[in-house]
Amino acid sequence: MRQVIIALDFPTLDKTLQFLSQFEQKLFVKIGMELYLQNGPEIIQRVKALGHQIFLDLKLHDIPNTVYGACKGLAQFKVDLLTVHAAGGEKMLAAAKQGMLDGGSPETKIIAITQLTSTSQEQMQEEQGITGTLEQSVERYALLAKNAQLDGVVCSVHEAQRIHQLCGEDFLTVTPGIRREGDQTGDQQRVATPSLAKALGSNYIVVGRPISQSENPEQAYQDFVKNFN
Ligand SMILES: O=C(O)c1cc(=O)[nH]c(=O)n1[C@@H]1O[C@H](COP(=O)(O)O)[C@@H](O)[C@H]1O
Repeated sequence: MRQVIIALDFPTLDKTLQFLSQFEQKLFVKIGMELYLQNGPEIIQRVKALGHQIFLDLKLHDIPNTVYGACKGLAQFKVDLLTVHAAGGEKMLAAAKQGMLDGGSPETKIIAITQLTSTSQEQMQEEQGITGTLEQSVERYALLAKNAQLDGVVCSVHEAQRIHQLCGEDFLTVTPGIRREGDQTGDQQRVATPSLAKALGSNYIVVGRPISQSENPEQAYQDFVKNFN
């Protein structure tokens, strides 16, 4: 299964609706911190009502009991994907899953963030004090997520193949940091093209600025779809 997810990194509901109005088809969209924290849960309902699939990217990271409660509450929105940070540990990851189940949304897939695509190996070693390679750290986090019965991970395209080998083909890889040749990378460190994402077995690519900042977002979106599918 392969799908392009568009990151709705906008500050307001108005800007979001204006952006979405340029598309005729139903999309898979990501509501992240910028949009959710300024507009609250209503934003989920408004975007969902338009028929789009929702990836709620809140990157939860707290003690297991708190994450359990958050996920139990978020279950009411029946989103398709939700993120939590693998760095919270296996107990926290399992608590997230349990919260979602107890809240009544077994269909919501919980995905663990491994190493952000804006992190380089050098930065990881120096700032997080993690020795070993970036790939090893991502693999370790993926195994934690797998052991906690989560549905997959967020990683860069460069780690997707290895994660499927380790955790199985059904274990989802959601990969941001996607750029076409010539696109600006911005703050992303571990980038890849949509064609490489396809070749390395990524399940979902997450694309923000190359679509949202484009003069013709619909055409840019089609470009990503064509090269990934
Ligand atoms: O969880 C995410 O979606 C995420 C994880 C990660 O490691 N890297 C990453 O870029 N993202 C998100 O993916 C999107 C990428 O946006 P662009 O860099 O504009 O394409 C942003 O909304 C990020 O929040």
